[in-house]
Amino acid sequence: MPETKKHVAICGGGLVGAMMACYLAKRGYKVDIYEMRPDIRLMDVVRGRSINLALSCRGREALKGVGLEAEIVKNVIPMRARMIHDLNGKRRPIPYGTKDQYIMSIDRRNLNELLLSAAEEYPDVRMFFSHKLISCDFHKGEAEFRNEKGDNIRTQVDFIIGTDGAFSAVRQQMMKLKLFDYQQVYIPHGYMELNIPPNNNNEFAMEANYLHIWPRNEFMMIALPNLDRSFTATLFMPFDMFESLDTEEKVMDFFKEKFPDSIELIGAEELTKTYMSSKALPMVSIKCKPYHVGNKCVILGDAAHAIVPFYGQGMNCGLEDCIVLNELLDSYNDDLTQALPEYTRMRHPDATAISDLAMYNYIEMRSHVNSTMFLLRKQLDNILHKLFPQTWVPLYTMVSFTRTRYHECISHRQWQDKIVNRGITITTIGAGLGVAFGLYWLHKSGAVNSIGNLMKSARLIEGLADWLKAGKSLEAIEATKDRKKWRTMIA
Ligand SMILES: Cc1cc2nc3c(=O)[nH]c(=O)nc-3n(C[C@H](O)[C@H](O)[C@H](O)COP(=O)(O)OP(=O)(O)OC[C@H]3O[C@@H](n4cnc5c(N)ncnc54)[C@H](O)[C@@H]3O)c2cc1C
Ligand SMILES: COc1ccc2c(c1)CN(c1nc(C(=O)N(C)c3cc(Cl)c(F)cc3C(=O)O)c(Cl)s1)C2
Repeated sequence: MPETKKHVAICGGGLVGAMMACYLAKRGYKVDIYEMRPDIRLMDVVRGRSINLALSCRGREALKGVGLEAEIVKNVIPMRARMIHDLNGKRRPIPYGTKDQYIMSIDRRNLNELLLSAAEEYPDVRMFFSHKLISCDFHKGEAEFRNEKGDNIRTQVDFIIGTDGAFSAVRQQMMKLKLFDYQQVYIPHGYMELNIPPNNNNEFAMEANYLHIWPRNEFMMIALPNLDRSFTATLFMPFDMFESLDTEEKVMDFFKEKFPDSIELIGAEELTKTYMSSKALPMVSIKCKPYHVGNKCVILGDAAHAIVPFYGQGMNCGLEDCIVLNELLDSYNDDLTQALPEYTRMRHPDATAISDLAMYNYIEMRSHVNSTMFLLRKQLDNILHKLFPQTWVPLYTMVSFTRTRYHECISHRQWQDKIVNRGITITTIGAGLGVAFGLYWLHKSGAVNSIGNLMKSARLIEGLADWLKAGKSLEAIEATKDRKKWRTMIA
């Protein structure tokens, strides 16, 4: 007797919901997608969050898993390097890696539409737009929706999947259950999108295949290219700074001081008009556990782990959630009683890791340490990766160019940090002894006869020590070529 097809209700037809629908339809499930908004494929304008996104390895692998990668990569723009815009207008590229290591700028709406249409191709997929989930009974497998007419629609299914985003209604229902952990943090920064149109020859106004970044410590702007040869720039700033720029003149003065090269790119009039008519949007970091309820419900994507965008991984992580769940359904032969708890056990440490990494990047980028330095350190990473390709894999390379589990990316980086810190410690002690000996010798030889001279010498030596530190840590790494030796060293 052929097993009856499992019937699933997917609440939320965004990027992750539409993707999961493809995976489950491919497995032969009956899939009903309930989406709160109208069908975005029929709408003129779709308001929402970022217009374009950085798609990297994890998201790309998810697309590959349902045969959509080739279709998608026709509609992306490769970004092979960051382009750092200094205050003085100087620009410098920092490559992401080798020539075949690039991330991709993709239009959010285009991706969502393509995923919805791909899901719709499957015979057992039904889509209900303008249906907002209002409640669900996990134990009965029942879900209740309100449609555009205000009617309540109920359905009963084998299990419910919540892919309804950061403010998930499915997660809201889960929060009523005991032993459900939840935390959310709104960061004090907001974001606002600005458009950089094509130039007068209808060409890209800046180098196209780059993720453009204006790092300014407490705030920053980044810009990703679009297929229409425009860029979508996203300004990240504390809300109180956004609010303090409350006249066109203040906006213009601010940009003249902080992002002078962007004024001509955006257009002075467009800049002030857009700024004064837009509101900075919030960014929230949400963690929760478990992601499942028995064998009746599981949440994926932002519904399970909304993260700040400072690693460009939220969507990539959510799409990878689909791969992980699909692989578990394979492993447990579609037995949800085993697959769903295992999904929480496997995925929670990784989602927490990328959430913490993104938050760390946010803090690092805006910290007192010049955010340009934060980005230039990637250059050191690239050099070390060239020298020791198997052993020194930069953190952002593991995150954005491999499917290394997020939590393993962190443990690998901690191992690298130990190496460098150990190298720096040895250098510092050596330099300290050298300085002491040097000063003693200078004193004996009568070369240092006043504090001023002493300070001058100290500053000179400090600079030398810094240089040594950098050099020595490279040397420390050079000296212990392979990992085994490194491991002994830090054991
Ligand atoms: C400024 C910014 C920049 C970003 N940049 C990147 C990037 O470069 N790379 C990257 O990987 N990620 C990025 N992200 C993160 C990315 O946008 C999210 O991680 C991703 O959209 C999550 O997809 P999702 O399907 O889980 O949720 P969503 O995209 O939020 O989709 C949820 C869907 O559920 C629907 N819904 C909500 N409530 C209900 C309900 N009650 N009933 C029915 N339907 C409902 C919504 O209408 C929506 O269609 C960025 C985010 C921001 C804010
Ligand atoms: C549409 O809105 C947004 C908003 C933020 C981002 C993106 C799209 C895409 N983002 C990516 N970040 C990385 C990364 O690994 N790191 C460490 C970086 C982190 C920051 Cl904050 C940064 F500015 C550059 C890099 C960098 O390395 O280029 C990628 Cl790789 S892609 C951030």
